[in-house]
Amino acid sequence: MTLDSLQLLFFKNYEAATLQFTPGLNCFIGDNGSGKTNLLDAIHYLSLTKSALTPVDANSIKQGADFFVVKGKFSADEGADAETIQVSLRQGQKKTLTHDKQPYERMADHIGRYPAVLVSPYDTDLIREGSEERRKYFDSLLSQFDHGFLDVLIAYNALLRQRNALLKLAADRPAQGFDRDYLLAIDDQLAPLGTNLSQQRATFLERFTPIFRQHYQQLADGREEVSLTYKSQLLEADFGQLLRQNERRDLMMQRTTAGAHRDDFVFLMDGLPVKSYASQGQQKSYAIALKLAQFEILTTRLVAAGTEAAKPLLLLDDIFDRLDDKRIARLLELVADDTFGQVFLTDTNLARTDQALANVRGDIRRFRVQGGTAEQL
Ligand SMILES: Nc1ncnc2c1ncn2[C@@H]1O[C@H](COP(=O)(O)OP(=O)(O)OP(=O)(O)O)[C@@H](O)[C@H]1O
Repeated sequence: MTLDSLQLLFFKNYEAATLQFTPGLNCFIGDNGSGKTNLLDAIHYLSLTKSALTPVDANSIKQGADFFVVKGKFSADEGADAETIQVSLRQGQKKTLTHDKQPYERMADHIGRYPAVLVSPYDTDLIREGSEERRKYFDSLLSQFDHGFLDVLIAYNALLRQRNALLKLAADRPAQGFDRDYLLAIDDQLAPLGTNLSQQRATFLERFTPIFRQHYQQLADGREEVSLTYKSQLLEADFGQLLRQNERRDLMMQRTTAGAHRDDFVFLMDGLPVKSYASQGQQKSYAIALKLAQFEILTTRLVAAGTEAAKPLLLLDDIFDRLDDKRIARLLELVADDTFGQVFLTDTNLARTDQALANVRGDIRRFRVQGGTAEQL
C-alpha cells in the first residue's frame, strides 16, 4: 500500500500544501520548527484518524483558521485505482472521516486499513511514563492488528464510563439513594469484556515478545537480555468477583479501582526495570525495537489478510539527530533490504541525509520544508 499524495489545508503551520510521494523513500528536510513532523502527523491522521502529538484535534487547526483538512490518496498495488481518505475538522464540530467521499459510520471501522508505524523522539515516553501510556500503545497496536479487539475495547470503555459516572453520582447526591441494581447490571456486562481484553492482550504479547526480543538483539548487538511481560489481575482472579469485593472502595473512591484499565506492561532488562536500570541509549534501543516489532507484526497481519504487497507506512521522525551511527546503520539496512515498504523520514540536514542514504537502492524523493511549505527538490 502506498500513499501517492497528501493535501493539507490549514493544518498546523500549513495553509495549503500538496505533496506527491514516491513508493520508496520520502525525505522531509528543513530547520527545526519548519513543519517536518507536522507532515508525518498528517499521515498519522490518515492512518489512525488522530494526531500522534496532541490528544486535542482542535490544536491541529492552523492558528487563526477555523477548520483543517488532511487528504491522502492511497493505492493498494501499482496501477490500482487510488482510494481517497480525508480527515477534516471544523472548530466546535465533530471530526469527519471519509473514504472516497463516503463518511464512515464509525471512525473505528477505518483503524487497521491503512496501518502506519511512527518511530519518534517521544517513543521512550513509553518507558518513562505511567501504565496508561503503555496500555494506550498496545491497545492501539492490537486494534490495528485485530478489529475484534477494538470493538471489545470500545464497549468496555463505554461501560466503564457509565459505571464511574454512577459511582460519582452516588457520592455527589447521597440523598437520592444509590441504584445498586444498575451497578450490578453494568458489572454483569463489564466482567466478561474486561476478562476478554486482558486475555487478548496476553495472547498478543506471546506473539509479539519473541519478535521484539529479536529486534532488540539486532539493534544492540545482543549484550543484554530484554523481556516484556503483561501484568493483569484479571488473568488470575474472576473480574466479576473483584468488582463485588471492591464495591465499597469504588464507591468511596468514585471510580472503578480494578479492571483491564489498570493492567500494565512490564519492561525489563536483565531482569530489572528498564526505566531505572537501562542507560538512555539502551532505552532508545528498547523503544525502537518495540516499533520495529510493531512493523513486523502488522505486516504479518496484512499478509494473512491476502494483501501480500502491502506493508505499513513507516514514519521515521528525527532519527539522524537522535540515534548513534550503529543504530542508524541498522535501520537503514532494513530500509535497503526491502523489509520496509514506503518510508517517510525527517532531517534537518540534506547533506547528512544524502550521505546516510548513499547505499540505499530504490527511489528516493526529497522535499525542502520551510515555514509551512514543502517543495520537492
Ligand atoms: N495549530 C497550529 N497553528 C500554527 N502553527 C502550528 C500549529 N501547531 C503547530 N504549529 C507550528 O508548527 C511548528 C512545529 O512544526 P514541526 O513539529 O513539524 O517542526 P519540525 O520541522 O519537525 O521541527 P524539529 O526539527 O524541531 O522537530 C512550530 O513552529 C509550531 O508553532
